[in-house]
Amino acid sequence: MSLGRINQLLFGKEFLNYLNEINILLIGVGGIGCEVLKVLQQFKVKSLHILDLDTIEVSNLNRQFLFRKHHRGHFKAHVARDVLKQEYPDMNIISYNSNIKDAQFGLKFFKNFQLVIMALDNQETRSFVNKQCMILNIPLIDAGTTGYKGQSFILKRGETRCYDCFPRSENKKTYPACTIRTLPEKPVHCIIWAKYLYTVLFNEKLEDDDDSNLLQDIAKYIEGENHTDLEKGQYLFKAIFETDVNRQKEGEDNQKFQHLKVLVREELEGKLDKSQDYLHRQDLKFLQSTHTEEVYMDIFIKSFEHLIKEKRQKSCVPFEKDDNLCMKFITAACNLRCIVFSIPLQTQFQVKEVAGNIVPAIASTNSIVSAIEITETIKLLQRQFYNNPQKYKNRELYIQNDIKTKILDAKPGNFNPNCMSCNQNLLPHIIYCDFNKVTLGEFINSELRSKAMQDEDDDEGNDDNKLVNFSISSGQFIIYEEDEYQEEDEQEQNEAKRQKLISEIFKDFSDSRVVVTNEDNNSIHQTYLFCHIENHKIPGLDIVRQEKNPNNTVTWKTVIAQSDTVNKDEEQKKQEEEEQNKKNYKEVKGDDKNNNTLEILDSDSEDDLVICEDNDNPSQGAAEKEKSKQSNGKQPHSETDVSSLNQKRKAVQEISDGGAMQIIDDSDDEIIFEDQQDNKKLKVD
Ligand SMILES: Nc1ncnc2c1ncn2[C@@H]1O[C@H](COP(=O)(O)OP(=O)(O)OP(=O)(O)O)[C@@H](O)[C@H]1O
Ligand SMILES: [Zn+2]
Repeated sequence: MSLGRINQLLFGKEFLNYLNEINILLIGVGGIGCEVLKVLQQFKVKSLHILDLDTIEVSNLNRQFLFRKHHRGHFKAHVARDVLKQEYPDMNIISYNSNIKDAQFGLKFFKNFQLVIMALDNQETRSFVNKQCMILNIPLIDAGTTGYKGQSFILKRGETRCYDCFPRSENKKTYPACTIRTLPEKPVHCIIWAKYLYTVLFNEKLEDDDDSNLLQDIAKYIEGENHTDLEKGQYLFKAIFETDVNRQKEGEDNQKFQHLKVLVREELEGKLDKSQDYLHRQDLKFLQSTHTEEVYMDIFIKSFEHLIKEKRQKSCVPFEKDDNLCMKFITAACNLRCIVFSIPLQTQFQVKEVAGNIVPAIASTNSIVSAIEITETIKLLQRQFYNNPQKYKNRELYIQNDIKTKILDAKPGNFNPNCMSCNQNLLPHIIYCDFNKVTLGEFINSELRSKAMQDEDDDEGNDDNKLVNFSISSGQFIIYEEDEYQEEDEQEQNEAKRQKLISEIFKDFSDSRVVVTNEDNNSIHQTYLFCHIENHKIPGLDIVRQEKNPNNTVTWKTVIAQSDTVNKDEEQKKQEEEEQNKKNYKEVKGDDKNNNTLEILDSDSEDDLVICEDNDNPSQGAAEKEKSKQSNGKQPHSETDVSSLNQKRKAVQEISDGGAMQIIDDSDDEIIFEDQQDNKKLKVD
């Protein structure tokens, strides 16, 4: 019996037809991703997009079975696509060799999918994907393993807690600073010390480390210009393993340090086999054995020479567990310290495991977790198709892959009420703009200031909403702060920050979500999510306000296309902006291609402000359009109106296109977008 027939018997023809209409995104084509792909290829989905930033390494081959030895060094996503395409030429599979956090994959990209599957290996990326899916209400499935443990969850806004709701366990082991710096007892203490030394030497400015005289002396020497890199490496070796050890042996507390071994470079040089290139040896025999002190001294000095050169070129050389030079330096530094303190030596493999926080991937745990993830995927799709939440309940599944594999099937845990990613009240306003054209100042002026002005006009004298003293932050970093009593130099600094492009601001922050806090009452004023659109047709900001309907689901009500900043002199622009703020338009009904009606009426409510922008004619500003609408009175059927209304409709539809949202109510006094997942039908007069 063919696989197609088996699937038909198992799932029914209608369900398989439903799959033909959906687009799925799989992020991560590693251990779990390969397994998930193996099953997904059986279902003829409309399109399957796969994405991974990495290339194939030999160590992947034991469990990432789509890859073979000759694929080494090639991009995972492209190889997976090619391998599957060879077997199933009809498959519509699109691959990306990219980081999902790249600007090109903002909400606009995510909107195309009805389901997102994560097969990743790090929390940061999971959290990023989670945020996108929560905003767009796209069902998300996650799976992951750590050694013999694993888990898989369905994450769906409003139904389960989201990835960011999960408490993060701080599993990191800590060691007393004096053990690491002064008197190590175990190899792990020396590995941590070596990693620390690497960081201060190649990753930071040395003089910033003010708690160590030794490092300050070293800094002065190696950042000076009178010595060659080789001499600097030799100086570093002497300072750490000779001078400082002697200092400890001769110090006040010298009893504890009598057993320490002093390493003298000149003596070790005499024992060294100079014909050998230890630094570049990468064979298993070398990596899996320990070596003599002269070999480690040689590697220490030579790797230092290379790394310090690289630092000069790149200004920093971050720790990278897969980089040979980095691991050679850390292994040598660790073992030289082990020799000084009579601690057993470590192979480069052992050092890499500890320094890189590596938990070995277990192929069988991967397979079990992938099988669960795919079962959950099918369950979720069936639930969407049959609309039966009772039959297909959401679970959190935890796996312990011991001699007897245990699966713990738990009810989804509670939402975190303060979760910024899925709490409906904290959902961000979305700002579409070209990061290379819009400045922070433009955002502050057009969004925050105009909002603050409205709040000041608040007749009820409600001071709480006024936004005079505020801060803008991304994660734990404060991007911008403003208060009415700022000193002149602070104001100047702020002015400089306001001139910065959004692209410059987010260069330093991985997350383009910002939180604006009202510092007067220490409450969150609003969260915003910046989405980069290259060559965005509308110059300036394009803001989508999210609002809730009575069912507490998000409706996408208002699109504001703002700030036609090009080709206009400032004065005129200001006037137009003022005019724009005075006018409120409300969309009620009108004509579109399908003879549905759309018209514009005045409205009292500030919230319902809707300004149409002609996407095809960026030089015509919003205010000009308002004027043209005014001159036409409230008659909606002039050519200009219909075209601009259609433009707006197009813009709005663009936001809802292909994603989880669609227009459901066009007949009332506002356009409402509702989630497909909530099963509301498209309803147009
Ligand atoms: N931000 C990201 N964008 C795209 N792909 C990512 C991102 N972060 C991680 N990945 C991919 O997720 C996959 C996770 O797979 P897996 O856990 O098997 O890791 P691996 O790197 O293949 O294995 P190992 O770490 O054991 O060598 C990797 O292929 C990795 O490249
Ligand atoms: Zn959450």
